[in-house]
Amino acid sequence: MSASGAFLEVTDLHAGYGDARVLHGVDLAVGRGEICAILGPNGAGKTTLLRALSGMVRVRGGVRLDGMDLTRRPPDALARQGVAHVPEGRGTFMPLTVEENLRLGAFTRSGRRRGRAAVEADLERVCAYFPVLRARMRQAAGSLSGGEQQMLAIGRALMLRPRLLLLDEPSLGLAPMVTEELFRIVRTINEEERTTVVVVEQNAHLALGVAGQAHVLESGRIVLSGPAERIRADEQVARSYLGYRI
Ligand SMILES: Nc1ncnc2c1ncn2[C@@H]1O[C@H](COP(=O)(O)OP(=O)(O)OP(=O)(O)O)[C@@H](O)[C@H]1O
Repeated sequence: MSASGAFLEVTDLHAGYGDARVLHGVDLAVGRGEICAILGPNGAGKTTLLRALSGMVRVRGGVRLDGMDLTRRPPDALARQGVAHVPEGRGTFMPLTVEENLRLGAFTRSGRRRGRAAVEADLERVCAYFPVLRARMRQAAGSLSGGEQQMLAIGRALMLRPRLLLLDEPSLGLAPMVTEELFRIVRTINEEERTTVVVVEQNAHLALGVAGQAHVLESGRIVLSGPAERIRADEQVARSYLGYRI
């Protein structure tokens, strides 16, 4: 546990690509078992923030998970600490079957593959959340619908038994009914497994509907933070992200 009591604690985080600076001193505290939504306009740095948390971009500043300093650790080391990142565009292996994709996620925190019985139990666990995947086990991932591919991507992340699940735009390109179902399942996973979730989402209605806390990122800086209901009631957020005036 960090000094602030947060499970995930980000302090004065700077990140970018080469000379292009994108994050300019982000502070973030996420409680254990909480769902945290990151909102913000295009290009604000939301994806970069998730990449920084999963070790995919170089950072300056501090990242602590459950009190452990994870700053500048590579992605595999972060995955071993239970950080699972579902990127925008999903990152599934299209020619592989659903089952092969899921099995690829089944590594232990020590980096070894889990025992056979444990992997089977995890496949069952994932299929209980996403029954459609059970029916598609032998199909190539590339033959799935967009919603099914997103479920597969989240399912593969769950095979890691993550402590921190990072979701980048899970609703991208999906029909409203499918995204509602997805967010309902994410909430169930969060409740049943106490997985801490950080979700970047353009659909602010959905994200604020499941999140406990929310943060608005603009030009690489957090400009507004608070309980999701309070963020939803903020006039500027309503106008910019929810499509109505208060
Ligand atoms: N791989 C990269 N190399 C160089 N610049 C990048 C790279 N990825 C993103 N950027 C730049 O970093 C800035 C922030 O991008 P980022 O994708 O983090 O924003 P975002 O808030 O997630 O935007 P969106 O909602 O459009 O996905 C943008 O100016 C973008 O052009």
